[in-house]
Amino acid sequence: MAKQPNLYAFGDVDHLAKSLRKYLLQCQSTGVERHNAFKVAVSGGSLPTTLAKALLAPSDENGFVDFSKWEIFFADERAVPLDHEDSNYKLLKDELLDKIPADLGKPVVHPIDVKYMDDVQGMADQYQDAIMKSFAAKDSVKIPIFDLLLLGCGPDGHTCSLFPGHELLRESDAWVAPIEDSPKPPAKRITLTLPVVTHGAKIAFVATGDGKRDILRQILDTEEGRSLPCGLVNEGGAERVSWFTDTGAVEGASWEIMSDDPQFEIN
Ligand SMILES: O=C1O[C@H](COP(=O)(O)O)[C@@H](O)[C@H](O)[C@H]1O
Repeated sequence: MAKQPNLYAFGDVDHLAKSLRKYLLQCQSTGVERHNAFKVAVSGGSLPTTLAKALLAPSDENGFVDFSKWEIFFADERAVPLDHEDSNYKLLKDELLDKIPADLGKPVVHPIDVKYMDDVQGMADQYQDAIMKSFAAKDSVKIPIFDLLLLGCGPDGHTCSLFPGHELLRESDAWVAPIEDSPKPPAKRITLTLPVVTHGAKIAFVATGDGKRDILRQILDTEEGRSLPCGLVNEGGAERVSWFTDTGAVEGASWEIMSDDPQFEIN
Protein backbone atom coordinates (compact mmCIF):
# COMPACT_ATOMS: atom_id res chain seq x y z
CA MET A 1 0.00 0.00 0.00
CA ALA A 2 1.28 3.49 -0.88
CA LYS A 3 2.66 5.38 2.08
CA GLN A 4 0.53 8.25 3.29
CA PRO A 5 1.27 11.70 4.67
CA ASN A 6 1.23 12.11 8.45
CA LEU A 7 -1.65 14.02 9.99
CA TYR A 8 -1.12 15.55 13.42
CA ALA A 9 -3.87 17.40 15.22
CA PHE A 10 -3.48 19.40 18.42
CA GLY A 11 -5.97 20.88 20.84
CA ASP A 12 -4.78 24.41 20.16
CA VAL A 13 -2.12 26.41 18.37
CA ASP A 14 0.15 26.55 21.45
CA HIS A 15 0.40 22.76 21.55
CA LEU A 16 0.83 22.63 17.79
CA ALA A 17 3.67 25.18 17.99
CA LYS A 18 5.46 23.08 20.62
CA SER A 19 5.46 20.02 18.38
CA LEU A 20 6.23 22.01 15.27
CA ARG A 21 9.31 23.31 17.09
CA LYS A 22 10.46 19.76 17.80
CA TYR A 23 9.90 18.82 14.16
CA LEU A 24 11.80 21.91 12.95
CA LEU A 25 14.73 21.10 15.24
CA GLN A 26 14.86 17.55 13.86
CA CYS A 27 14.83 18.92 10.30
CA GLN A 28 17.51 21.48 11.24
CA SER A 29 19.80 18.71 12.57
CA THR A 30 19.33 16.60 9.45
CA GLY A 31 20.05 19.58 7.20
CA VAL A 32 23.18 20.56 9.12
CA GLU A 33 24.44 16.96 8.98
CA ARG A 34 23.69 16.87 5.26
CA HIS A 35 25.33 20.10 4.13
CA ASN A 36 26.21 22.15 7.21
CA ALA A 37 23.18 24.37 6.56
CA PHE A 38 19.42 24.21 6.91
CA LYS A 39 17.81 25.10 3.58
CA VAL A 40 14.16 25.88 4.05
CA ALA A 41 11.42 27.38 1.87
CA VAL A 42 8.75 29.33 3.74
CA SER A 43 5.24 30.39 2.72
CA GLY A 44 3.26 33.49 3.61
CA GLY A 45 -0.38 33.71 4.70
CA SER A 46 -1.16 32.43 8.18
CA LEU A 47 2.02 30.35 8.50
CA PRO A 48 4.61 32.93 9.74
CA THR A 49 2.62 33.69 12.92
CA THR A 50 2.55 30.03 13.98
CA LEU A 51 6.15 29.59 12.88
CA ALA A 52 7.25 32.49 15.08
CA LYS A 53 5.40 30.96 18.02
CA ALA A 54 7.36 27.73 17.48
CA LEU A 55 10.76 29.27 16.86
CA LEU A 56 10.84 32.17 19.30
CA ALA A 57 9.92 30.01 22.31
CA PRO A 58 12.76 29.59 24.81
CA SER A 59 15.21 26.73 24.16
CA ASP A 60 14.03 23.45 25.66
CA GLU A 61 15.05 19.80 25.99
CA ASN A 62 14.72 19.44 22.19
CA GLY A 63 17.64 21.80 21.57
CA PHE A 64 17.98 25.33 20.24
CA VAL A 65 17.27 26.99 16.97
CA ASP A 66 20.58 27.87 15.32
CA PHE A 67 19.51 30.53 12.87
CA SER A 68 23.12 31.02 11.75
CA LYS A 69 22.68 27.73 9.84
CA TRP A 70 19.33 28.68 8.29
CA GLU A 71 19.05 29.67 4.66
CA ILE A 72 15.53 30.89 4.00
CA PHE A 73 13.89 31.01 0.56
CA PHE A 74 10.28 31.88 -0.16
CA ALA A 75 8.01 29.09 -1.38
CA ASP A 76 6.11 31.82 -3.20
CA GLU A 77 6.20 35.58 -3.31
CA ARG A 78 4.01 38.36 -4.58
CA ALA A 79 5.50 40.84 -7.09
CA VAL A 80 5.27 43.83 -4.76
CA PRO A 81 7.89 45.96 -2.98
CA LEU A 82 9.48 44.32 0.07
CA ASP A 83 7.78 46.76 2.44
CA HIS A 84 4.32 46.28 0.86
CA GLU A 85 1.51 44.86 3.01
CA ASP A 86 1.10 41.97 0.51
CA SER A 87 4.75 40.94 0.63
CA ASN A 88 5.45 37.50 2.10
CA TYR A 89 8.95 38.75 2.93
CA LYS A 90 7.53 41.66 4.97
CA LEU A 91 5.20 39.27 6.76
CA LEU A 92 8.02 36.93 7.74
CA LYS A 93 10.22 39.88 8.70
CA ASP A 94 7.55 41.43 10.94
CA GLU A 95 6.48 38.17 12.54
CA LEU A 96 9.81 36.40 12.89
CA LEU A 97 13.02 37.81 11.43
CA ASP A 98 12.95 41.12 13.33
CA LYS A 99 12.28 39.29 16.59
CA ILE A 100 15.13 36.76 16.53
CA PRO A 101 17.29 37.28 19.63
CA ALA A 102 20.95 38.02 18.80
CA ASP A 103 22.19 34.86 20.58
CA LEU A 104 20.27 32.61 18.15
CA GLY A 105 22.26 33.88 15.16
CA LYS A 106 21.13 35.43 11.89
CA PRO A 107 19.65 33.46 8.99
CA VAL A 108 20.57 34.10 5.37
CA VAL A 109 17.34 35.27 3.73
CA HIS A 110 16.63 35.37 0.00
CA PRO A 111 13.98 37.96 -0.88
CA ILE A 112 12.93 38.50 -4.49
CA ASP A 113 14.93 40.99 -6.57
CA VAL A 114 12.60 43.98 -6.81
CA LYS A 115 14.27 45.29 -9.94
CA TYR A 116 12.15 42.71 -11.80
CA MET A 117 8.86 44.10 -10.49
CA ASP A 118 7.45 44.56 -14.02
CA ASP A 119 8.93 41.34 -15.38
CA VAL A 120 7.79 38.34 -13.35
CA GLN A 121 9.48 35.89 -15.73
CA GLY A 122 12.77 37.73 -15.05
CA MET A 123 11.99 37.66 -11.32
CA ALA A 124 11.36 33.89 -11.41
CA ASP A 125 14.58 33.29 -13.42
CA GLN A 126 16.62 35.37 -10.98
CA TYR A 127 15.13 33.49 -8.01
CA GLN A 128 15.84 30.14 -9.65
CA ASP A 129 19.48 31.26 -10.15
CA ALA A 130 19.72 32.15 -6.46
CA ILE A 131 18.50 28.65 -5.56
CA MET A 132 20.89 27.09 -8.07
CA LYS A 133 23.84 28.97 -6.55
CA SER A 134 22.88 27.96 -3.03
CA PHE A 135 22.62 24.30 -3.95
CA ALA A 136 25.83 24.60 -5.97
CA ALA A 137 23.80 23.00 -8.70
CA LYS A 138 25.41 22.44 -12.06
CA ASP A 139 23.17 22.22 -15.11
CA SER A 140 23.25 18.46 -14.72
CA VAL A 141 21.60 18.65 -11.29
CA LYS A 142 17.94 18.12 -12.00
CA ILE A 143 16.26 19.55 -8.93
CA PRO A 144 17.11 21.21 -5.60
CA ILE A 145 16.19 19.18 -2.52
CA PHE A 146 15.18 21.59 0.23
CA ASP A 147 15.62 20.23 3.76
CA LEU A 148 12.13 21.47 4.50
CA LEU A 149 9.25 23.21 2.74
CA LEU A 150 6.84 24.98 5.08
CA LEU A 151 3.50 25.33 3.36
CA GLY A 152 0.06 26.79 3.91
CA CYS A 153 -3.23 25.55 2.53
CA GLY A 154 -5.62 28.14 1.12
CA PRO A 155 -9.40 27.71 1.45
CA ASP A 156 -9.51 26.62 -2.21
CA GLY A 157 -6.74 24.01 -1.71
CA HIS A 158 -3.95 26.13 -3.18
CA THR A 159 -0.45 26.02 -1.79
CA CYS A 160 2.51 28.27 -2.63
CA SER A 161 1.05 30.16 -5.62
CA LEU A 162 -0.11 26.92 -7.24
CA PHE A 163 -3.85 27.25 -7.74
CA PRO A 164 -6.50 24.61 -8.52
CA GLY A 165 -6.80 23.81 -12.22
CA HIS A 166 -4.02 26.26 -13.20
CA GLU A 167 -1.66 25.28 -16.04
CA LEU A 168 1.31 25.91 -13.72
CA LEU A 169 0.52 22.62 -12.02
CA ARG A 170 1.86 20.93 -15.15
CA GLU A 171 5.19 22.81 -15.14
CA SER A 172 7.91 20.18 -15.15
CA ASP A 173 11.09 22.06 -16.18
CA ALA A 174 11.33 25.29 -14.21
CA TRP A 175 12.08 25.28 -10.48
CA VAL A 176 10.53 28.71 -10.06
CA ALA A 177 7.71 29.98 -12.27
CA PRO A 178 5.90 33.28 -12.73
CA ILE A 179 2.14 33.59 -12.49
CA GLU A 180 0.35 36.68 -13.80
CA ASP A 181 -3.27 35.62 -13.25
CA SER A 182 -3.38 34.50 -9.64
CA PRO A 183 -7.06 34.19 -8.67
CA LYS A 184 -6.09 35.50 -5.23
CA PRO A 185 -4.71 39.05 -5.39
CA PRO A 186 -2.15 40.28 -6.12
CA ALA A 187 -2.24 38.70 -9.59
CA LYS A 188 1.52 38.76 -10.23
CA ARG A 189 3.64 36.36 -8.24
CA ILE A 190 6.40 33.80 -8.46
CA THR A 191 6.23 30.30 -7.01
CA LEU A 192 8.24 27.14 -6.53
CA THR A 193 6.88 24.55 -8.93
CA LEU A 194 5.23 21.27 -7.94
CA PRO A 195 8.28 19.05 -8.69
CA VAL A 196 10.49 21.18 -6.40
CA VAL A 197 7.88 21.09 -3.65
CA THR A 198 7.34 17.34 -3.86
CA HIS A 199 11.10 16.60 -3.89
CA GLY A 200 11.63 18.24 -0.47
CA ALA A 201 13.37 16.05 2.11
CA LYS A 202 10.46 17.02 4.38
CA ILE A 203 7.30 18.94 3.57
CA ALA A 204 5.11 20.38 6.32
CA PHE A 205 1.68 21.96 5.99
CA VAL A 206 0.38 24.12 8.82
CA ALA A 207 -3.39 24.62 8.68
CA THR A 208 -5.41 25.72 11.67
CA GLY A 209 -8.88 26.95 12.55
CA ASP A 210 -12.47 26.10 11.65
CA GLY A 211 -12.08 28.02 8.39
CA LYS A 212 -9.82 25.25 7.03
CA ARG A 213 -12.14 22.38 7.99
CA ASP A 214 -14.08 22.02 4.73
CA ILE A 215 -11.04 22.17 2.47
CA LEU A 216 -9.05 19.78 4.68
CA ARG A 217 -11.87 17.28 4.65
CA GLN A 218 -11.96 17.58 0.86
CA ILE A 219 -8.19 17.17 0.47
CA LEU A 220 -7.82 14.33 2.95
CA ASP A 221 -11.00 12.40 2.28
CA THR A 222 -12.21 12.84 -1.29
CA GLU A 223 -11.16 11.81 -4.76
CA GLU A 224 -11.54 15.35 -6.15
CA GLY A 225 -9.42 16.71 -3.27
CA ARG A 226 -6.50 14.62 -4.53
CA SER A 227 -6.22 16.73 -7.67
CA LEU A 228 -6.12 20.02 -5.74
CA PRO A 229 -2.60 21.48 -5.36
CA CYS A 230 -2.36 20.37 -1.69
CA GLY A 231 -3.61 16.91 -2.70
CA LEU A 232 -0.94 16.70 -5.41
CA VAL A 233 1.73 17.54 -2.82
CA ASN A 234 0.34 14.77 -0.60
CA GLU A 235 0.52 12.35 -3.50
CA GLY A 236 4.05 13.33 -4.60
CA GLY A 237 5.57 13.70 -1.12
CA ALA A 238 3.68 10.82 0.56
CA GLU A 239 5.29 9.90 3.89
CA ARG A 240 7.66 12.90 3.67
CA VAL A 241 4.62 15.15 4.11
CA SER A 242 3.30 16.09 7.58
CA TRP A 243 0.19 18.13 8.32
CA PHE A 244 0.21 20.18 11.52
CA THR A 245 -3.41 21.02 12.29
CA ASP A 246 -5.67 21.76 15.21
CA THR A 247 -8.83 19.92 16.13
CA GLY A 248 -10.97 22.73 14.68
CA ALA A 249 -9.47 22.16 11.24
CA VAL A 250 -9.76 18.36 11.12
CA GLU A 251 -13.01 17.64 12.92
CA GLY A 252 -14.91 15.04 10.92
CA ALA A 253 -11.99 13.97 8.70
CA SER A 254 -11.67 10.20 8.50
CA TRP A 255 -7.88 10.09 8.15
CA GLU A 256 -5.96 8.59 11.00
CA ILE A 257 -4.74 11.34 13.27
CA MET A 258 -1.33 10.17 14.41
CA SER A 259 -0.85 11.93 17.71
CA ASP A 260 -1.66 14.98 19.74
CA ASP A 261 1.08 14.17 22.22
CA PRO A 262 3.96 16.66 22.00
CA GLN A 263 6.43 13.93 23.05
CA PHE A 264 5.83 11.79 19.95
CA GLU A 265 8.61 11.00 17.50
CA ILE A 266 7.96 12.77 14.25
CA ASN A 267 8.29 10.83 11.02
O1 LIG B 1 -1.52 33.63 -1.10
C1 LIG B 1 -1.02 32.83 -0.33
O2 LIG B 1 -1.84 31.97 0.37
C2 LIG B 1 -1.34 30.75 0.90
C3 LIG B 1 -2.33 30.28 1.98
O3 LIG B 1 -2.49 31.30 2.94
P1 LIG B 1 -3.37 31.11 4.26
O4 LIG B 1 -3.47 32.51 4.84
O5 LIG B 1 -4.70 30.56 3.85
O6 LIG B 1 -2.60 30.22 5.16
C4 LIG B 1 0.07 30.91 1.43
O7 LIG B 1 0.58 29.65 1.84
C5 LIG B 1 0.95 31.51 0.32
O8 LIG B 1 2.28 31.63 0.72
C6 LIG B 1 0.41 32.90 0.01
O9 LIG B 1 1.16 33.58 -0.98
